[in-house]
Amino acid sequence: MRIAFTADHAGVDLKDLLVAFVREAGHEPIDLGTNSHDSVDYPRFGALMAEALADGRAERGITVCGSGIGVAIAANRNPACRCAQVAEPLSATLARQHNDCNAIALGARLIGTEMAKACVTAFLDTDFLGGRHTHRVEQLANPSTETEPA
Ligand SMILES: O=C(CO)[C@H](O)[C@H](O)[C@H](O)COP(=O)(O)O
Repeated sequence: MRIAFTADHAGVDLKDLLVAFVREAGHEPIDLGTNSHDSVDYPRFGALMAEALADGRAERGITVCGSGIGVAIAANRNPACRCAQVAEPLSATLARQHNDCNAIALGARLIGTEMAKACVTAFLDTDFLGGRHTHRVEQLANPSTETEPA
């Protein structure tokens, strides 16, 4: 799977570790930076990850900042991106099963390395369940759409 990675300065070390982790697992990471500890602004890097999903360069995205919050907000401004900020693997699993998320955001200052790897594995290895979740996910693109309760 082609996976776009981005991070700000707070997330760069975890991002680099996860790039190696997914490559080892047989995926194709696409590292869109940042690549140093020099301070940068997270909105650009959340957006860069989402753009890679929107234009088809990547099938999934993983973005990292200090908390995972700023990059998630930035990424979700792109309608092609459904990004969940996760801190443990069950949330990553549910983000796939129920929300068909194509991206996750991680907080490098809050999460340990092994927990981050477990989140990534759950995110990459879990399929969308479809069914009743399908029209709900479709409504995310147009929340005002009226539907029958399900
Ligand atoms: O976007 C964030 C918070 O929502 C991230 O945690 C950033 O990495 C953080 O704000 C960066 O903080 P710094 O003090 O400039 O390193």
